[in-house]
Amino acid sequence: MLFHVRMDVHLPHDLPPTEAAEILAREKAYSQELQHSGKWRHIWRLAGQYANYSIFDVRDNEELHAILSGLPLFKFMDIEVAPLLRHPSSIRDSDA
Ligand SMILES: O=C(O)C[C@H]1C=CC(=O)O1
Repeated sequence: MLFHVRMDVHLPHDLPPTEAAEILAREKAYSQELQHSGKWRHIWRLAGQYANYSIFDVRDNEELHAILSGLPLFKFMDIEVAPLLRHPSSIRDSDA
């Protein structure tokens, strides 16, 4: 199943820089591992915002929830999820 996900990050201003750097490094590794696996299909930065639009390709809602709640930045994020399905007017043969 495909999901469109928006993540807005709100790092606390008083988070010690070393702690922030450690969380961001873990976040990057976690994200890149899921991108290599094909589950995190796309990630795009929203210009001018500490936010991204991502596309996930996962088995079901439960797997998406497990992935999102496992994000090292999860507690600092607002997340919006939209389930996707093929549009009947799409000219593409697949969603690849
Ligand atoms: O920077 C972000 O948008 C938040 C987060 C999502 C993946 C990642 O590496 O960081």
